[in-house]
Amino acid sequence: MHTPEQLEKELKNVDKDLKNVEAEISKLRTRQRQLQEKKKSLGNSINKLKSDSLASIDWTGTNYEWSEKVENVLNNIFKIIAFRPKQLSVINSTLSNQHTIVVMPTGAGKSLCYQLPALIKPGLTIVVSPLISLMEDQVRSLNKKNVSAKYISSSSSKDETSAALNVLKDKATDVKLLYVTPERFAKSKRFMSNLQKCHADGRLQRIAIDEVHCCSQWGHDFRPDYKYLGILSNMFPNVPILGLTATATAHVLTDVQKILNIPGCLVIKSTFNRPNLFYKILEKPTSQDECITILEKLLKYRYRDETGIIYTNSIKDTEDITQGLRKRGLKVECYHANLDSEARSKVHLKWHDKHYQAIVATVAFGMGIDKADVRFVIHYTISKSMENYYQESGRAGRDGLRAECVTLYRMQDIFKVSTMVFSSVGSLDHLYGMIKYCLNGTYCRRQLIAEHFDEDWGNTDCNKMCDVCCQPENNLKEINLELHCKTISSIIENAEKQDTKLTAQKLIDAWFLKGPVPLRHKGKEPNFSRNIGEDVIAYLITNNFIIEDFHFTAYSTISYLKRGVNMDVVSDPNFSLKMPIRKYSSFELETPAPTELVGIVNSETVERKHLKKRKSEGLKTSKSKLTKIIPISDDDE
Ligand SMILES: Nc1ncnc2c1ncn2[C@@H]1O[C@H](COP(=O)(O)OP(=O)(O)OP(=O)(O)O)[C@@H](O)[C@H]1O
Repeated sequence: MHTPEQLEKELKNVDKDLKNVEAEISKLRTRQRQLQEKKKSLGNSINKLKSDSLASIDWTGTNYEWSEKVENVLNNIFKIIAFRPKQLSVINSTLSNQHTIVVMPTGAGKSLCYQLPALIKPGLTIVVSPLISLMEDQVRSLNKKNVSAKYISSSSSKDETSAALNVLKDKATDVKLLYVTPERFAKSKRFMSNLQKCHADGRLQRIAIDEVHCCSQWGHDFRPDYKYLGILSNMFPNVPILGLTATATAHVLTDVQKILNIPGCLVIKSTFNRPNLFYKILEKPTSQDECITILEKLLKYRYRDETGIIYTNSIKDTEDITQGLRKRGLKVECYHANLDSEARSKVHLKWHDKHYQAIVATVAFGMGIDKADVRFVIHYTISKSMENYYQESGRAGRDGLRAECVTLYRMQDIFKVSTMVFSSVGSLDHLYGMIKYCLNGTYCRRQLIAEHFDEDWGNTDCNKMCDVCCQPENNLKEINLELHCKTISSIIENAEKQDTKLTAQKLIDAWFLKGPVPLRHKGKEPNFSRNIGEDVIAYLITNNFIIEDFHFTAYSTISYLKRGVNMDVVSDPNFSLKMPIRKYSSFELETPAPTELVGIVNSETVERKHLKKRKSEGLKTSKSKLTKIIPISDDDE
């Protein structure tokens, strides 16, 4: 028999052993985590090397067995005389049965990359597309070219769906492209079994996946149904997958390859530089009326007789701005998710035919806009990320002619957007990327966009086509923020002591010695304007000196400001922080926008003159007749 003391002693020893085991487990866990990370990183490196090795092959050859036919179909069916950058590479790679991801900016001509190969070999190309209107447009336009194509969508009738599904089984069909939405793969057993039949008959030629970034949660437009597409590469191993997107961040591209089960596949990326787009930030006034005056001047004078889009972030704003502009005699119409699809198509069509000068829209007006001569895209409210901004502004100037992308910015709009998006992962970082672009007055805007897309464009790629690059001289001024940071930090701490929450407005009031006396800071007012003060607050938010803290009320969400982690370093004697003051070249609201593209690909300028002449002669400028290539970039090929 043991005494209680002996058992106590033994228990202590067991406890000690357990602690040692736990320490060992913890060590092993750490080691496991490190090995897992290393495994992931090695896997990524292997895939990157595979991708790089495939990308180093020259895919632009014209000696493939299909090359002659490709040229023929391009000229005679698509009525195009030459490829745009990277199109031929994509066509050759997919016809060589390579799984390929294509990254091209909006309007660069991705559709041709799967439409043309579909006509080269026997069999059927499946095109996965997220938007019914996009499928309808493409099928209509292919049918006009005498190319047999069909689509299956939730709005198709039973007979139409049956006829389209039969295409998969019918060996004698002349249909070359079948468009489907991604949920078809997830939800229709009949579709999947017919697709397997098509494959078994050796007729499944290729699967093209448009807007392929929708697979990834890291992308800006995640759609759960896209995840089902991961089964395709295993189910149809010898069928090339061709994913297409305008989203180029490395993270999203790796994720997409993983989800589609094609890691290390060929990635063909064309440059994202849109040399014909002029980028501009405009100071946004505080009152809606003043903002509408700016829009009025732009539409009446700068963009007289031209068509464009005005983006904002709420349905109410689209309606208010539309009303405001109409009262001032402008022909505009609003577009948002609350309109039924018939009303939306009507607005779209009337705008397309220039009955409306501008559509005032939320982002519901997005994918599927195929109007080449959009001369301006105005952001009345900032986009929720650079990615979104690039897509939205990129709807301008798809014809290669000069077009302008103007963003109205003021600090208050940060909170309009942040309170809408804050609950989704990473959304604030994305938004702050957009704010940094708006606060920038130092770097070429193209360089900022290039960095976002992991590209490197030289300074000369801008050709003074942004408000920063066309400043006459570089008279950069900076503000030292060390003392201001301390003041702002103490205002926030003081408010916390008084149990008061500070919105950005209240914080600026207290800093500029306005508002309730107990919140005001005790020193002097800053020796710069309130507008610059707003920039400072935005700058501190985007650099983690201040963080947003969201609170719900019955009707809305409010963003209050708190000290961020970086505020802890402000008491360090070596702390230094400078903010450049932004100042842009003048931008005439009441003078017509320039039309010439100085220093950019001459053929485009010629094209513009040609178009102007056609217009003045009263000729209709039909897009299908524009067979001359209008380069999106001066890339290779
Ligand atoms: N090589 C070419 N030469 C002239 N026009 C072309 C060429 N390739 C495509 N196009 C035209 O360019 C326009 C835009 O092409 P497309 O709709 O395929 O762009 P996209 O890259 O799919 O854009 P989005 O991302 O907005 O869908 C279309 O009108 C198309 O006919």
